[in-house]
Amino acid sequence: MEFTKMHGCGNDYIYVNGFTEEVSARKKPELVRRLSDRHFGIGGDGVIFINRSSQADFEMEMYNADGSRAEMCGNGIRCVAKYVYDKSLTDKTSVSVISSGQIKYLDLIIKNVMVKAVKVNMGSPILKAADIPVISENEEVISEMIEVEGKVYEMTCVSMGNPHAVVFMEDVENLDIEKIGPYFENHVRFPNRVNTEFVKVIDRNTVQMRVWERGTGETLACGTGACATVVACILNGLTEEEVTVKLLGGKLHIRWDRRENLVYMTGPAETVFEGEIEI
Ligand SMILES: N[C@H](CCC[C@H](N)C(=O)O)C(=O)O
Repeated sequence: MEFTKMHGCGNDYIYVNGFTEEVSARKKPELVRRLSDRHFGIGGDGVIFINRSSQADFEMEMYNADGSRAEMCGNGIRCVAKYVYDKSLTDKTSVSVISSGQIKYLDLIIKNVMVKAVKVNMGSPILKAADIPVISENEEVISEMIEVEGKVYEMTCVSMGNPHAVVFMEDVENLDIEKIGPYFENHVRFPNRVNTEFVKVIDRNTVQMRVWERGTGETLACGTGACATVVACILNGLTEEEVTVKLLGGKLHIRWDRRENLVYMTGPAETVFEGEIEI
């Protein structure tokens, strides 16, 4: 099987061309676990298959490193756009990509005939998703307390298609995320598990964020997590509508247009290497 290793802000996935590579759905979770392993496989935060779609230009089928599916992936979708353009699967500079039934629209930023960065319309945040039943702006309940391992944290839950718990704190640098992350991920509050963002507000246009991803663990960046974080910051009156999110692997620029109620994410997409692996 041929593959391409790509990343957005260090959030790295293995990309597989579903037009040419055939893998049965039944075998995918096990294959994903094997390929994602950083010692026994290629290594990555998960695997993304790029497929044909009748509703959008392309379909993105995303898997976490543990073989579970995710509905959406912000860093991944930018890399999908780079993949299809750089490999001439399209010559359009605006493309649509569907993932778990949700279509996103992407504008490619091109330099020397290659995609350098991508601006994505990530759609509207969902403040009352089925698995995140708490917040409602109208009812002004935007944050809630959660007890994790005997400590109480303040969090705001936002879905960007996939679920996020945004936890505000002063010291994200020294946080023992390997220890606390799994407790949030598997908390009874989240029957479908959750992605958790630990956030420090630096100023009205800048925040620092670390993430513990559902199904993968700590990653260097999370695009949907950065979007959810900015929505949570704005709802809590902590930032303006345009925010730079500083992550371990780089920066993402997020804007929540309140009038349109749409979240825009702009960030890099990079190819690292390509290869072939026996499956
Ligand atoms: N890293 C991804 C999100 C993966 C989310 C996944 N871990 C989930 O189970 O929802 C991003 O850039 O948006």
